[in-house]
Amino acid sequence: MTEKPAIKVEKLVKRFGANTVLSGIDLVVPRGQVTCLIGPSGSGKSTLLRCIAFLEEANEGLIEINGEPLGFTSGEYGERNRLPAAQIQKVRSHIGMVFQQFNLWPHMTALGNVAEALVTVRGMPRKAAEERAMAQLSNVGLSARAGHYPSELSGGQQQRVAIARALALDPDIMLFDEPTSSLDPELTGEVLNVMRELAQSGMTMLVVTHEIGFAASVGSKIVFLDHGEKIVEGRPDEVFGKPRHERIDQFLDTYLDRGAATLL
Ligand SMILES: Nc1ncnc2c1ncn2[C@@H]1O[C@H](COP(=O)(O)OP(=O)(O)OP(=O)(O)O)[C@@H](O)[C@H]1O
Repeated sequence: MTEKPAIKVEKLVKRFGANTVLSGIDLVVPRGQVTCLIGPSGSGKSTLLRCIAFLEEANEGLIEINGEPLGFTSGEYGERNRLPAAQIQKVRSHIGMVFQQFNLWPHMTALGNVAEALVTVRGMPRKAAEERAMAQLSNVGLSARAGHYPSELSGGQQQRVAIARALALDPDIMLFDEPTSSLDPELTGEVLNVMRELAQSGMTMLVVTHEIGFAASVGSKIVFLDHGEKIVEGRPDEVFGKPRHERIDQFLDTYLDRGAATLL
């Protein structure tokens, strides 16, 4: 029997009022690999990620997480596939998410931020939570900063705390929504390095990014969205190599980043 993918999305439709933002997306995220979602601003990348994490509810289509179908309210799959909220919550607990804005609690130290998630979400006793939090901070190279507040940390360090916080909850899928967009180039590099190591450890990752160099070197699969549609999908060499899809060419002209210049 073939292994179920970590994430499977079929014919996903998301509308905001009259605006159809995702018009029937199919996506498979294989286990233990990095899938990168790229595309112009407003193409629907974040919305797709947020639908997969159930931060937004899609209008139609199907999402499966680890083979568990989480259905939607209308369309071909119908109401019958919709799971009760508690079960959705259970499936969601396998997913860790990191956002563009780090979303740390400002009144808590780095250690406090990571430990608090374990206490509130997992019900772990504070002492055990702090031990685990310390180990996670060490994994992202921040043990020396554990006692610092977010305002005392660089943006790159804050994002690494946010990654440690997500990883502390022991997810088997990590979603990243433009995790380096608000960082300058040097700090971007340190966050991408942490993500690269996570990828090497075999974590299943779905990453929305404008860092084409990262996508090309770490991604197993690149998915290019434009105007809410999947235009191209394939290995980095297929998507970025020549001859290239015309819309990829246009996109690269606009978004080509430092890493990409040497890679492509
Ligand atoms: N909560 C919302 N309400 C209404 N429209 C929304 C909402 N969220 C997103 N949109 C619209 O959906 C479209 C896709 O937005 P989305 O953020 O998914 O794009 P994106 O590809 O991630 O863009 P970027 O690279 O700029 O982050 C945009 O037109 C946006 O204005």
